Amino acid sequence: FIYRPDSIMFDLEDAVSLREKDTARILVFHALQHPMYKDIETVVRINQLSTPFGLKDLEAVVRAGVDVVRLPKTDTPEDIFELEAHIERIEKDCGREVGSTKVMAAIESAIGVINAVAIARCSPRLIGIALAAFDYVMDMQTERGDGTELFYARCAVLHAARAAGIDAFDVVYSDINDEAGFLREVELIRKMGFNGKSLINPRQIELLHNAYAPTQEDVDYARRVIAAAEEGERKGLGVISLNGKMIDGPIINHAQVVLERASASGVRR
Ligand SMILES: CC(C)(COP(=O)(O)OP(=O)(O)OC[C@H]1O[C@@H](n2cnc3c(N)ncnc32)[C@H](O)[C@@H]1OP(=O)(O)O)[C@@H](O)C(=O)NCCC(=O)NCCSC(=O)C[C@@](O)(CC(=O)O)C(=O)O
Ligand SMILES: [Mg+2]
Repeated sequence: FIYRPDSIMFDLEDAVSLREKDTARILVFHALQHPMYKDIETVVRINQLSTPFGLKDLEAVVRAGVDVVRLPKTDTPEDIFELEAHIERIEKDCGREVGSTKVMAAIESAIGVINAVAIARCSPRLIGIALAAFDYVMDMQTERGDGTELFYARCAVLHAARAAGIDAFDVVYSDINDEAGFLREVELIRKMGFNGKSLINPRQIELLHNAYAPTQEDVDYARRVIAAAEEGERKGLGVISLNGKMIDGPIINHAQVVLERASASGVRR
């Protein structure tokens, strides 16, 4: 909370050793019900349903009121169909509003990337899809590097999310001491259009928020665009010019997004 994350993700999958799976699930079950987490979005990465832990995780976290279930290693829409059938049953069973538990699919394989559009569009519960790099590069028989290895997957996941009207989240950056490398990666994914990134350490939160915040220059320009658009509206003009640049619908929409981002996260330092 001190670090002001957008949401908090509890991991029951690969960050938890096999011996600790039950203990971790019980801890998360209780944590989710603590008043401390009432005003922040909670996400739990459960184990795959094909493991002995996945269904137990799901039973616990849906009953405890989690906002979003993150399904790791999502390869096909059928993985999501299976998940949502269980979620609906559990919601009914525990008196939660049906549909209130949202889902995020993590794509971690070549087949997941190939199926990204079908996955992203397969359920109204999906709020976003996330690329998970470490399992993906293993599947692709390569390794994490400068991002070349993720080029196709990032483009595919991003287009799938946009086609489905949901959010796209980029990979975790594992070297928490490499601030410059993290910021280089954030700059790339921000320019590509990702909504954000999965983070593994509190030190990365402020860096990410700052990089996504618009600059003062962007905000000033967006205000001038909105003012010019309002003036054009009063004069009944469809297209207007601001310092020789054409201003029309998409430019005005972009200016509104910049101002919304500035009011949500301030101005870049
Ligand atoms: C990396 C490190 C060990 C470094 O530890 P260090 O101790 O050196 O860190 P420090 O900075 O010194 O900690 C300063 C203070 O912050 C506290 N603190 C640290 N981390 C915190 C945190 N996450 N949440 C809250 N608090 C935290 C710490 O307790 C301390 O508190 P205090 O003592 O009070 O000062 C640690 O961060 C960590 O374990 N991170 C989570 C790792 C994780 O989640 N892995 C699973 C997801 S990836 C994956 O599975 C791959 C994937 O599946 C991805 C996909 O699916 O996307 C794929 O395939 O690619
Ligand atoms: Mg993984």
